[in-house]
Formats: sequence, structure tokens, C-alpha cells
Amino acid sequence: MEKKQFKAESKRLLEMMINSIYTQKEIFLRELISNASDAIDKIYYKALTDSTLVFDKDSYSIKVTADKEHRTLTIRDTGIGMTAEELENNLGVIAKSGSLAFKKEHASQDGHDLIGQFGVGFYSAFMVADEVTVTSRALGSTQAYKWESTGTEGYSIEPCEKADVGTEITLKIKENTEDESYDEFLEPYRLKSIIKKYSDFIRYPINMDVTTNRPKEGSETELEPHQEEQTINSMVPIWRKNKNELTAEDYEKFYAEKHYGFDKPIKHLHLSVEGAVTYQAILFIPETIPFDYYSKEFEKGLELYANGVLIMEKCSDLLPDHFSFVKGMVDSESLSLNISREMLQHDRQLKLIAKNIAGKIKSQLQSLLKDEREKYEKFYTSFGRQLKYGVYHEFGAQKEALQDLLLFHSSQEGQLVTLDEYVSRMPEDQKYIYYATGESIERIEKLPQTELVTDKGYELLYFTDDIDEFAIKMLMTYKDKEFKNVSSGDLGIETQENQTDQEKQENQELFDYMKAQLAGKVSNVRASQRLKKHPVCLSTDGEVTIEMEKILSAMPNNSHVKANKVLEINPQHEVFHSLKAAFENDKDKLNLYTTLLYHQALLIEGLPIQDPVEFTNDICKIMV
Ligand SMILES: Nc1ncnc2c1ncn2[C@@H]1O[C@H](COP(=O)(O)OP(=O)(O)OP(=O)(O)O)[C@@H](O)[C@H]1O
Repeated sequence: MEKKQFKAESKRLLEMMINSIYTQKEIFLRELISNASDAIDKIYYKALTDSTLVFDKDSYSIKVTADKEHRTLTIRDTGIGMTAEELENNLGVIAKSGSLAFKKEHASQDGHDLIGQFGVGFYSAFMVADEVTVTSRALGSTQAYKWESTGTEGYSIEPCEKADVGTEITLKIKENTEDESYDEFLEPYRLKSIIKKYSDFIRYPINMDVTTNRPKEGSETELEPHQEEQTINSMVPIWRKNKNELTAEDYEKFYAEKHYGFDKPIKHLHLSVEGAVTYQAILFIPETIPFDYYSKEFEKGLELYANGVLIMEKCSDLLPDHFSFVKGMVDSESLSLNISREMLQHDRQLKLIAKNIAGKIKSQLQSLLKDEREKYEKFYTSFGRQLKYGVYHEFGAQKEALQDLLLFHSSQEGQLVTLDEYVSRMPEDQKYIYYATGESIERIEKLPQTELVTDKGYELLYFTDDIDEFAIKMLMTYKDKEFKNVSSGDLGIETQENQTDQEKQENQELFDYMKAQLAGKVSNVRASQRLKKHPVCLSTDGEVTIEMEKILSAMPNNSHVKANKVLEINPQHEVFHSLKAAFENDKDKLNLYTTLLYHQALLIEGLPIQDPVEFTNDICKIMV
């Protein structure tokens, strides 16, 4: 059976091309400059195999000129140019990329790689221009040709004069409409910023005539306008430079120029990776926290370049959430771009890069923690919370990777400690990693529940962040040691029993009475094993602690999760004797004491008292 070729309605296709591929008009300049750079690169490639050609990098450049009066924008290059046939084939056939064909013919030998591959970028010029004129003279030819088009209406090609080899593309910029302004594409400052944004690392100079003011000759005060040619782009990307030639200041300058932050980064990472995936990256760990970091407005991500051309300003897929504080860029030749170069076609390479980067950031943080503790603590003060979120996130999928980066305040030396440091100095008889929760260190230090643990000389971790306990619950153990909240359950510490069975029985009756009195408020009343000096505290049975209840009930989707509260009474305290006496002789008094002790325990925990007036009246009652 005869196979037929698809036909395309070229006018419609071009219209779609011009209006549907790109989301931002400004990228037309990126596309035309990339083409110009490719055209110069082609001479370079040819020279590699053609001994009659000498490639002197300094004699090649790209020039962008805006003429407001005539509403034209010209992009001129000293590249390889196009013959009439090439103009016909490359600019007259949609989706035909001369650059891709060239690349296949001259396989890259030293990392120079052409940018063009889809054969559509050129047409983006029609997003901002009514008419495009291309004048080109091919290398080795004396005859030049002019290609002209108003877009969907077709094009014409005719011979013309051109003094030098290369291509000049002139756009007749559209008139403003009610919704769109095109004037910006004739403004030098705007053009400069587009060039800086997308094409800063094009290898050849991109020049513009810039008007500046200079002192008038013979006058010290008067200025006169003066036009000079300026190179707009930085050309050599810092990430392609040799690490050994760069100083800390170079990286700091790059950080500031790229507006990654106003601070000085704590650390930078310069990566040049080759293998399953090839990429270069410069990553920074900032010192100070962006004002919107812990808000919904904050957008994580790294700048993504393909072959030195900016593709995405914030590629979020490159960073896991727990490292969302990292700033920087990635440049890779191995990305499959989609046709608009605004997205990636499929993200296998990107996933590989992201995984690789996450590993590098982790090791960087580890070595910072090991070798530059002070800096790490500074970093941790700003971003530690994010690491703890990382431990908790996705049911602890990253907990193994992140647990050694965590720091907590501790009862020892008042310093931040790692879990490893804690465990390595645990006395042999210590069963658990103890922690206490509260809104501040000062408050935790005063918690009665900590008495027994600190009395034993055991170190205590202080959890002051909302996320702390949730993250630890996700970890469950560290080096086979379980975590234990000092306010919950059995602390696993042997205490001296000096009560007879009969005393225990009598006490139990008292506690049962008190429990009935506090029905619905606490699930139990019992003699405390954790109190030394204080008469009373609240503890919990089960997984949910009081701190967790507080946090969960403050959330917008209040889950009504309640902690199983237990009122613990210190049997060694004098108050206990008063309770016993009241139990024997005066139940009204016992009722009053029970309510008072319960309210005291709530206050110690930072929990609200339902009826503060009743509480103060109760205090008055015992005073009179
Ligand atoms: N300034 C130029 N000098 C020489 N050839 C050019 C120039 N501009 C475009 N061309 C030729 O026209 C072809 C089509 O350009 P176009 O920008 O549409 O696609 P591309 O650059 O190949 O691919 P992409 O769509 O990925 O940018 C190029 O491949 C190149 O052969």
C-alpha cells in the first residue's frame, strides 16, 4: 500500500507557533541571540577541521541596536551566515533546524555545544514584530541575500549587498495595542535586562550602544551625552571556571549579582559532575533566613540553565523541601528541553541531578557540622526547623538521611547537641533519650516533670519548636535508643519504694476519689515517680502528649485530638499529707484541694484554666 506523507496547513501552523509556544514575549531576544551565538560557534567548529580557517574568538561578536524613531530592533552577528538555499531551508521550513543538522555533522569535541535544536525559535520574533528582515552573507560567499516576511503571509528572498560575512536580523516592532505595550523592546535598559537575564553566559560579547554622560571638554561641571559600545553579558559563566582560580569573594559577588540574597552565604558548593548525568552547579547555603521563608509565599528552586542559556528561574524539582533554603543554579547539557525551552520534556535527567544535588548538600552540611560548628549552628538557627520538617515529612521517608543533621538544646552546658553526641555520653544505666517540651528553654527548665531525670544526672533535650516532638515521634529511635518525654508514661528510672502495701491501698482510695472528682478532665490520678520537690504535675498516657495536643488544637483544621492526661501527686510532699488528712476528715476541703492542684498543674503546663475567677476564689477560700 502506498504510504502518504502528512501535509500541514503551514499558515495555521506558524500562527500556532508564534502565539502558543511561549508564555513570555521577551524570550524572542534569547532565541535570536542564541541563533547568533550558534552561527559563530559553527565557524569555530568548521575551523577545527578546516586548516584554511582561523578562529580568533575576539573577532566575533553580536550587536543589538534599537532605533526608537523607526521602531526597529536589529540583532547582528559575525557568524557563519546563510546562503540563499539555507535561508530557504532554515527560515522557510518550520521545525527545520540547520543547527541540529550541523551538530550531527560536527559532533561536539570540547564541550562547545550548539543551542538550537527544534527549528522554531526564530519565529518567536513575530510575537513582537510585524515584519522581520534577515540579511545574510554566508562564509566563503561574496553574494548576500535578504529574507523578508510579515509572518503568516509568507516570505521572499532576493539578492542584496552586505559588506561582511554574517547575519543581520531587523525586527519592525509592533505598535502598542490596548492590552500590550511593545515599546519596552526598544528601550535600551529593558533590552539590557533581558540579555542579562537569559543570555548573560553566551560565549561571545553581546554589545549595545549605550548613551552615558561624560564631562564636557573644558568644563568641570557640565556633562554631555556620549555614545559608547558596551558589552552587556558576562560571557564566561563562573561555574565553568576552574574552582582553584576562584576566591570566596568571587562567589559572594556572584551571589549578590544574582540577587540570591542580601546576606553573605555561609557556604558555597561548586559542582562539576560528569557521568550518568553531566551538570555544573553553584549552590549556596545562606546565612540569614528570607523574610517569607516559613510562609506560603516562599518559592523554593534553583535557576536552571541549558548550555548557559537560562531556562527556568526557579526550578523547584531540583531541590527537596528539606533543603529549600539552598540558592543557586544548575547548568546542564543533558536536559531534554521542550520546544519552548520553558519546561523539560521528561524529567529523568532532572531527577538524577536533583538526587545528586541533595546528596552533595547533605555532605556539605555534615562537614560544616563537623568542621565549622559555629557556622553550622548559625545556619541551624535559621533553617533547622526545615530539616526537622524534613524528618517528619512523608512519614519519615528522609529521616535516616537527616537525623544526624539535627541539633537540640540540652540541659548539659546549655548548648546545642546532636543526637549522636547525646547518645555517646549516655551513662550505661540510662535507658532512654529524655526530652521535655515547652515554649522556651527557661520554661522547660522549671518544669517539675524534669526533676527525677535531672536529679539522676541524665541529660535532657529541650524541645521548643512546634515540630520537634512530631519529628522525634517519626524517628522513634536513634541508635536503638528510644525517645522519652519526661511528662509521659514510665520514665524507666528505678525509684526507692518506701511504702507498705497497706499505705498503697489507702493512697489508691484517695486517688480514686480525686479521679472521680476530676471526671472528664483527667483519665487518672496517681502517685508520681518523677517529682522530687514539687507537689503536682500533669503527665500523659499514650502517644499524644500535652504539647502535641496544644499544637494540633491550634491548627486551622483542629483535629480535636486530646492527650490522655494524668494528675500526678508527689507522695513525698507535705501537700500529700494535707490531702490524706482531708480525705479522712473533710471531703469539702479535699474537693477544694483537688480542684486547686489540678488548676496548678494546668498552669505549670501552660494550659488555660477554664474559669480563672473560680480559681482565684478557691485560693481565697484557703486563705481565710
Ligand atoms: N543568525 C543566524 N545565523 C545563521 N543561521 C541562522 C541564524 N538564525 C537562524 N539560523 C538558522 O536557522 C535555523 C532555524 O532557526 P530557529 O531559531 O528557528 O531554530 P533553531 O535555533 O535551530 O532551534 P530552536 O528552535 O531550538 O531554537 C537554525 O537552525 C540555523 O540553521
